[in-house]
Amino acid sequence: MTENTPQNNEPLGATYQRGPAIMRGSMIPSASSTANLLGGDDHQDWRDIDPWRVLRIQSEFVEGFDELADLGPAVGVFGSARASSDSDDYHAAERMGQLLAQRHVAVITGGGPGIMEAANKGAALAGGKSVGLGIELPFEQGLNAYVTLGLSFRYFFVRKTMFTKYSSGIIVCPGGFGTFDELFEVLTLVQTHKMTSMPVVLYGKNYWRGLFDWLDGPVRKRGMISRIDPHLVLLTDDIEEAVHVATSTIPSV
Ligand SMILES: C/C(=C\CNc1ncnc2c1ncn2[C@@H]1O[C@H](COP(=O)(O)O)[C@@H](O)[C@H]1O)CO
Repeated sequence: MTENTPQNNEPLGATYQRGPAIMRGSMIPSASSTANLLGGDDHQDWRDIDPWRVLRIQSEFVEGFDELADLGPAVGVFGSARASSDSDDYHAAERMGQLLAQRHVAVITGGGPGIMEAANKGAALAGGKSVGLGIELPFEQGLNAYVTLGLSFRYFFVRKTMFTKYSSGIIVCPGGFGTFDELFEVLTLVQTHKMTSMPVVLYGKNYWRGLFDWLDGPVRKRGMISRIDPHLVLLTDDIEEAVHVATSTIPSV
């Protein structure tokens, strides 16, 4: 079992989710389908053969585009799944969700716990649109209770397309690899002009300073990136400023 196993005290042990199905005990497969896709496993039934998977991937895109097409202006809030509900970061993300909702801007998160839950909570309790784009993970509990529009994806890359396509700006709170992935996805798409430039706010100066200085120092000096546009990436400890900048390209705000 992984450290993410939340249901250790359940009679049958942990619950494994795959699409609409849940499995327990001996019904839990030894490897997830996503792992098979990436791992090139030979022992698959027809539904796991790559050409058929394309249909499932396609359906995730279609459902995502369909559900989110009318969302209106939105900001993505990313950050640690592990932030506890009494942490400063959690309270900050909750306030961000609230401020965004008050500006009639939808909040988009990964729909999970920690910072995601906090931002969804702030938005939902302020009467705003609170979107959770969840990811099917083995032993995961599903979308947090503050999501008012939720979608679950099997594939990270489909889900990331939804984050970037429907967000007009992002606020990145302290987090780990998942958060880094989301931050660098946006920076890469902007740098390669695959996406219109959007404001990227790094909330938590102390936390992000080291990464920012490394990017703007050795990485830039070796010519690996161009200068980080200060109008594109902001480092701040000010929640109001974070929301103000993240929504700065939305005409109605
Ligand atoms: C590991 C734990 C929960 C995992 N549940 C997640 N649900 C939804 N989205 C997630 C989850 N974990 C990561 N993400 C995405 O990555 C970002 C956070 O990752 P980090 O590594 O914690 O920084 C977040 O923005 C999500 O989109 C604990 O119970």
